Amino acid sequence: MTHPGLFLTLEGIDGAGKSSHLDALEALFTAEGRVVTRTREPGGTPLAETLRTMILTQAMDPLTESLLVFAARRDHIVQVIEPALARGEVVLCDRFTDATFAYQGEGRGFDKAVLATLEQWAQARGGALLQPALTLWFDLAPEIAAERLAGARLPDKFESQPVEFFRRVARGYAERAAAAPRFVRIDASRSREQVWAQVEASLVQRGVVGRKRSQ
Ligand SMILES: Nc1ncnc2c1ncn2[C@@H]1O[C@H](COP(=O)(O)OP(=O)(O)OP(=O)(O)O)[C@@H](O)[C@H]1O
Ligand SMILES: Cc1cn([C@H]2C[C@H](O)[C@@H](COP(=O)(O)O)O2)c(=O)[nH]c1=O
Repeated sequence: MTHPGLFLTLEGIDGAGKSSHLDALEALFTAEGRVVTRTREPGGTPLAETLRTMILTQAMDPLTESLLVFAARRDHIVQVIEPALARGEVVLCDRFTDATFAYQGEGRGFDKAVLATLEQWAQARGGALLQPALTLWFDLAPEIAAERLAGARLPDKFESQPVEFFRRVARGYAERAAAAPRFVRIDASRSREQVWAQVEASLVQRGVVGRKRSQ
């Protein structure tokens, strides 16, 4: 049986806990017989991973940062995302354009109209715009995220930002979520098990995976 492709993204501030559920998400779709392409942004292709290293390690002005993020995204879309969707696969992507509006738009205070123009250029798909079908937004207070990240790993350029930066990023996500029905808010303050239960339930509720046997 063939399926239409499904583009699913995970979003949230650094340390919100989204990557902790990627293995289980992949396993959930695989168990349903779906082929999963698991990827991330910035990154997902050799060129985009090179750009990722620059974006995450070098100081730059917000326009330069935005241009590099969208350059990486364009390559990722052309090389990985579009072909996988055309093959009917599930594309499981750790961050996408919502992160740009949250981090560069709200976090850096960069002009969202310019971001929207870059989005049109990078994500044009026929007459429409390539967008995720579903976005799992892991919502967590910046103070808790910072506590979780402390000691977990060496902070990168973004993770080293003050908590006020992440308050703006979180506000950016909340604004995006309020404007797009594809967003599902996950209360990421709960235990890993409780967070996973919300993720699984939301996928069942949206009809992207079958009902759980225990229900
Ligand atoms: N529900 C949870 N409760 C407590 N700690 C958690 C929970 N989920 C994840 N963590 C821990 O919090 C830290 C950040 O988790 P994770 O790497 O999944 O976040 P992330 O959203 O992917 O972050 P980033 O975007 O910065 O990579 C890890 O040390 C992880 O083990
Ligand atoms: C896609 C995207 C990402 N970022 C930032 C957000 C994170 O701090 C890093 C990626 O690190 P992760 O551990 O893989 O989450 O990049 C951004 O600023 N703008 C974007 O568009």
